[in-house]
Amino acid sequence: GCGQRHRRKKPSPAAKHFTVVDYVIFAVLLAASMAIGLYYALSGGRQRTTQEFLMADRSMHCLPVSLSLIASFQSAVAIIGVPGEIYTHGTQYWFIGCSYILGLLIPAHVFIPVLYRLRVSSAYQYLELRFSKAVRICGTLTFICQMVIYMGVCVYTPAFALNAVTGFELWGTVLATGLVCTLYTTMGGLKAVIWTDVFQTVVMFAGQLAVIMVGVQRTGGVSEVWRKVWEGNRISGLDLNPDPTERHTFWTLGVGGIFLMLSLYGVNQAQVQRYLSSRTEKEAVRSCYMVFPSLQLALALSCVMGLVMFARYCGEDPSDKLGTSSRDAMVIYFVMDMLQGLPGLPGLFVACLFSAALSTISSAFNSLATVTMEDLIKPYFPAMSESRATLLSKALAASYGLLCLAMAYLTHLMGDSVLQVALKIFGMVGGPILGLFSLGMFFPWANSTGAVAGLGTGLAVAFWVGIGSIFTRSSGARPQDNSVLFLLISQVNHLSLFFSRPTGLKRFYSLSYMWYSAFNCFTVILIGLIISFLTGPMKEEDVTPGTIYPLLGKLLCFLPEHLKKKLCCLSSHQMQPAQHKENNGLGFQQEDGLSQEEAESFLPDGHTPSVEHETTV
Ligand SMILES: CC(C)(CO)[C@@H](O)C(=O)NCCC(=O)O
Ligand code: NA
Repeated sequence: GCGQRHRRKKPSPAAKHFTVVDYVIFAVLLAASMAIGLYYALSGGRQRTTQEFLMADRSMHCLPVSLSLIASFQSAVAIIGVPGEIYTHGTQYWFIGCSYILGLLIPAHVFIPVLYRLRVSSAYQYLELRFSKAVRICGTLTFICQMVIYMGVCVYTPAFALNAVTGFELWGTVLATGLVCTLYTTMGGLKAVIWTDVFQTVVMFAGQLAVIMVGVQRTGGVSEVWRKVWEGNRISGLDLNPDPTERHTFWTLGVGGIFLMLSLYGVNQAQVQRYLSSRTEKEAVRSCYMVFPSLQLALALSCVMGLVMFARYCGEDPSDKLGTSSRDAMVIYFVMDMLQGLPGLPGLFVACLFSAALSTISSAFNSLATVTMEDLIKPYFPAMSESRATLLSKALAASYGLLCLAMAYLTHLMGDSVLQVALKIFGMVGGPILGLFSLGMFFPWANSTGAVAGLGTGLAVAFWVGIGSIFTRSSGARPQDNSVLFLLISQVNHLSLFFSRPTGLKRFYSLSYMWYSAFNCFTVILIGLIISFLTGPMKEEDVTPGTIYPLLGKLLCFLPEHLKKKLCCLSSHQMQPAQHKENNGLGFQQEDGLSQEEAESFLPDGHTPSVEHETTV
């Protein structure tokens, strides 16, 4: 059972784990990625227009798009970080899977329709259509910060973990990842990024599956693994503790997680760009639906890996083995330990880590090049020739590659669990961006002053709490008991604790990081609305058609018509889709219109499309 401790000598260097086959497998991954990049550099339109380089000619099918969507934010951080989390704190984190339902349905039916129908190239173009140029630039700059910091974590994680246990040269690995990725992204554009994502996602799943199968076999089978994790209290029951400072509960993961998912899958340029590269809107929605099973699979694989790891080491502290207290390094140690003596498998797992990292970094490069081009350069140099713009986009993708190497060094200096660092970044910077888009889409009264003030306040509060939390110790894991009686008693217990805990700033700082997205999103909306009402709310007729999602109308669709009209301050003017506009004001032609049926589905019940025709034509 868990009594005996596995003491092992210091891990041997890479040479011992790695056979020729392993190096070959790893080299094949890099070579195949480069080959895909080269293929798209030389085929099709040969990447000579920004439409092809950044939008994949808007011709993609849903299957590659969906695999690419899950690859964007599933990096080595999740592959290493989630097993480490499960090993230390139990399976509570798995409940984040509940948030995927609404976290994908809302993007599919709210954000995709609005953004796809406006035919934008960058998600931030929406902000100019809805508010003003200033808001667009603020949004773009915020996004650039988010992705650059996140990329640093992504490049650093696999390099750090491999270095800790196999002796792979740390900065050499960082440099190789960054360079390979920069090369194929720059050569092949979004098509190469999406198709390498598909290939890399498959490698990622294969690597995780291999570790789990070998691990289960070597720890004595499924029932033995189950017995050990059960005895070790690692199977967590549903924790319904309402305390928002509790790190992981059903509420922080299942509800807070929805906002995290919305900020990633709803408004993040990396994902929006994939929706927009789909050949039709239906295809984009379908790809979003197809993310659900793959994301659940990815989550399940990494959670099960954590459980198998627990069954192997029974909660031992890794520091006595590794000379580092990092759980992340321990996951790699476990994998190399499991796969020892099985030529090819260590190589497959390293390929899995790098696939996960490369697919994320390439999405980040391409989306960063896109927003810099579309939002910061093109509007000010309208006369730039297409070939020059494409060349510049490539130069941008390459220079972001170099910048991300610098950011990897910053992550090196931070030293928290990488999963928590990544999710904190999503919450602190992605949350306010989600708030900005929500303010625009759901609140027709919000004006541009309110939006800028809201975003500024949101970011300030986010960093205040985020940085404050570093200095406040968060509560660790507590033992789990799954009986109903225990659950009831603990609920009462939690509530009394909730009201007797220290209040003020310290409580504020210890807000669970899983609430960051939601909290920061609401700060932006609240401040945005207050400032908008103070400075004069936007008039209905000034709002660009198609930029508002008739949320109130949709939510109140069960009410009788006259009541709805009273409650819902929207006129039909704001609820129309943008399909009749010839030009969205930014030089992008509206290509194909929507069918009557699609247009009607976008309107709240009771608003006949004939009204829309009168106001638009
Ligand atoms: C984005 C989620 C939360 C979706 O489950 C997951 O992929 C995750 O935890 N990602 C961590 C960041 C990363 O893997 O780079
Ligand atoms: Na990835």
